[in-house]
Amino acid sequence: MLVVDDLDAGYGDLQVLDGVDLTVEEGEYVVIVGPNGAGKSTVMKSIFGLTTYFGGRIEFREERIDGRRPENIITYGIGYVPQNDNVFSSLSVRENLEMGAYILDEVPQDAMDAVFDRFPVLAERQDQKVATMSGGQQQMVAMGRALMLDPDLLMLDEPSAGLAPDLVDDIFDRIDAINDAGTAVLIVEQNAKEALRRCDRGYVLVQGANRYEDAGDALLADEQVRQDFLGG
Ligand SMILES: Nc1ncnc2c1ncn2[C@@H]1O[C@H](COP(=O)(O)OP(=O)(O)OP(=O)(O)O)[C@@H](O)[C@H]1O
Repeated sequence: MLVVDDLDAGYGDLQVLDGVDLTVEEGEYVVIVGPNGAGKSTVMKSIFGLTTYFGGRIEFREERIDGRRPENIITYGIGYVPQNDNVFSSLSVRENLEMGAYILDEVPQDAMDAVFDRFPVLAERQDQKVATMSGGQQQMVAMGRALMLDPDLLMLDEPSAGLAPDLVDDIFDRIDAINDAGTAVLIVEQNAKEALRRCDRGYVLVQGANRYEDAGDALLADEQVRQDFLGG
């Protein structure tokens, strides 16, 4: 579905990624882990057209998407939830969800209903300003907004960041449910063990390059990966 091949990318003149390879199959759940500053978010931003592209290839369903702009990339069925600034905090829940469908002439009510079914608390609080909601609820708004166009691939950058431990499990369960319903998922996570436990396949990225790639279980079982990247 998604093929990232030998990608070099960064910001302005600064090259951060050096020959990154990554694939996501239809319906797959793929995780990128690695130390701070490894370039994990940069991979995701590059797929979404938000970095400077130096070379390589990004294809979605065999069509080149590198060099395209985000508003074009969402039309391919790719949703993206950045780590920060991922909601319009002065707007209500409903308005945030409507923003998720801004490229359409009309807000799709069926998509809105599907988001409310998936996150009932958002239905209950649809008129509430997002700024007044908890971190976990704001993350649901951000995910709901990205689901408004019913993407085939949902990219989430550190969805569990800053959440209390019981909410971390809840967010991971919700991601599982989205994936179980057929949406391919690509996530970047600091909570590496939990993400690797839940995913199909994972990548360990270090200094802008692939270091390891394997099934989530296999990475968790790899002694070197455990020692170097998973805290033993
Ligand atoms: N907007 C930007 N402009 C310039 N440099 C940036 C920008 N965003 C990130 N970088 C640099 O790119 C490198 C990779 O950053 P990135 O955020 O992709 O890493 P990461 O693996 O996601 O890290 P973390 O786990 O800390 O979020 C870092 O050296 C960072 O300082």
